[in-house]
Amino acid sequence: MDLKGKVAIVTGGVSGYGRAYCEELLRHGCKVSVCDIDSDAGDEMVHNLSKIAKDRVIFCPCDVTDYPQFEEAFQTTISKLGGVDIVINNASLMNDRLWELEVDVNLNGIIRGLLLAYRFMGRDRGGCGGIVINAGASSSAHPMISLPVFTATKHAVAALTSCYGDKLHVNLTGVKVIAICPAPTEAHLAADPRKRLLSGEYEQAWHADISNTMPVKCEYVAKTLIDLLKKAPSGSSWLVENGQLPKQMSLFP
Ligand SMILES: NC(=O)C1=CN([C@@H]2O[C@H](COP(=O)(O)OP(=O)(O)OC[C@H]3O[C@@H](n4cnc5c(N)ncnc54)[C@H](O)[C@@H]3O)[C@@H](O)[C@H]2O)C=CC1
Ligand SMILES: CC/C=C\C[C@H](O)[C@H](O)/C=C/C=C/C=C\C=C\C(=O)C/C=C\CCC(=O)O
Repeated sequence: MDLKGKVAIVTGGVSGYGRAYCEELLRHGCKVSVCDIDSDAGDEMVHNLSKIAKDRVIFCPCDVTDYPQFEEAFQTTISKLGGVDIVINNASLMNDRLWELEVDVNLNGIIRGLLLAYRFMGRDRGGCGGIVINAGASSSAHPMISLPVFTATKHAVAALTSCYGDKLHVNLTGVKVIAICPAPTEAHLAADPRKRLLSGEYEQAWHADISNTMPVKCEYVAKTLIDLLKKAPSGSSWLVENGQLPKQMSLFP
């Protein structure tokens, strides 16, 4: 896919990987709709980015657990940026103490984003097709014993990607579906796990889960996103580790 002039929606676009994705997509000539629950930070980010990407970046308030608001973000993007070609379903929560919300953001939020992508981009619905990238994690394939619900959501994202990425759906809709599954950042490895684990008994398991895990830099993952957009086959999930070529995950051997 030639990225110049393409319109991308990035959920959870205000910080971390999402922010790096927005900046990298702008560098490659895309128009970007930054969609996030944090409106103050979103407005400030877009104000700053507008200085270098005038008329190519907007902010849309968007809680991925709220279907009508998510739908409005698509409609605003289309009316202000002229269409939508790429959806990066990136917003996520890692907190098994809030497990119902975690499932609603990490899995249902991605399903909402996919269904909206089909509605606005699907060739069977009068659209032009496009690409959806879903946010998995290294834990999509390597279980984190200390975070069973988080791991389940990320595993489900890879399974969803594999099914919706199949040629049955791609032939119908013209929408490719791919998952990006990064290793953790330094900040996440260093953060206090106690607020995220369902039991204090799991703390040792957390340290075992992350032992020998090398942190990855947001900028590196963002560059890999561009490669995946250009080359990855639909239905594939890719483990991204720092400085290494992405490795295709085998979910259903
Ligand atoms: N940071 C890490 O170590 C890793 C992150 N990932 C995945 O990468 C993606 C991004 O992670 P990070 O950059 O760490 O996130 P982050 O915590 O830096 O940013 C998450 C963003 O999502 C937004 N957000 C939260 N709930 C939302 C909702 N309901 N609707 C819309 N936006 C919402 C937040 O306001 C924030 O801007 C996630 O899917 C995460 O699981 C995967 C592996 C490792
Ligand atoms: C190369 C990797 C191989 C193995 C890795 C380990 O086995 C295991 O998978 C370790 C995973 C560690 C993951 C750590 C952090 C993940 C963080 C996120 O996905 C962040 C999620 C949401 C962001 C919002 C929030 O902080 O709640």
